[in-house]
Amino acid sequence: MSVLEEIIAGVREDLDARRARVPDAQIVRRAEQAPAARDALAALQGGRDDVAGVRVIAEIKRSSPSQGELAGISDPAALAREYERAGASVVSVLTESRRFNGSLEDLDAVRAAVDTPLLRKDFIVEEYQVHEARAHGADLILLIVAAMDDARLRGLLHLTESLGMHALVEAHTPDQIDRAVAAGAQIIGVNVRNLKTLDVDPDRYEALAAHLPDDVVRVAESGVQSAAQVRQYARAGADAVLIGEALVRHADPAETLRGFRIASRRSG
Ligand SMILES: O=P(O)(O)OC[C@@H](O)[C@@H](O)c1c[nH]c2ccccc12
Repeated sequence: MSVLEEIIAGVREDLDARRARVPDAQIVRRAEQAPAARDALAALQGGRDDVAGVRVIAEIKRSSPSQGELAGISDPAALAREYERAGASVVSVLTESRRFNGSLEDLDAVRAAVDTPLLRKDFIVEEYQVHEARAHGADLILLIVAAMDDARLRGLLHLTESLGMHALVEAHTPDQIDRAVAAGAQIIGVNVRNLKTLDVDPDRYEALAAHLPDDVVRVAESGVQSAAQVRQYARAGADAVLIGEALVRHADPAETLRGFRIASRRSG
């Protein structure tokens, strides 16, 4: 089994347990009754600008399968407020518990704390999780092309949009980008980390950028360790950059985020 398959097996077990507590009909109702979703697509569109630099999706992540524990993050709401003040366009909240030590409670706490659009970062493979994301205040969800077939990708994307949310559709190869486009993705993330092996190759964004159509929002995901890397992604045409580890590991995540954005200004 690849790392991705192992993670998804655990995610499905945890999902079954939640589903036994909150049945399908109830989660559908909660999603319908939630306040309207914020427009994450609009928040990410437009690429870097002269003054503020590239758009950033700032991630709240305690642990990862490749690094183990990254940061304690006892107060995810406080970290989200810092990200918001530092100009994050979207805040990403890991909700997977086994490998990333996140939860839907984290998403609830962050939702109550900020107005910025929120990404539910998880391994979403069932419709239930899409309703659940909306019920807990998400505006954007992650759909990983490598985790599903085309019919499921289309179905989950359609459901996401019918609930007023958008999907960040994650690809790692030219073939996966083609599948994302064919499914109707409006926001495509190139993850430079291979989820089957966890290897990271930041040059991969630039190598695949030419394969991304002009009319989608382009997101470079993973592997940012420095301002220079953010600049490289922005110069290769990324509208937004998704950053986790480098922010949460830093003593002052907000200052780090501001520095990264300034370094990626068009004039820089
Ligand atoms: O911490 P990094 O290297 O800045 O990476 C952030 C983000 O891209 C990464 O957390 C991620 C990208 N795709 C995922 C899918 C599932 C879990 C996590 C991820």
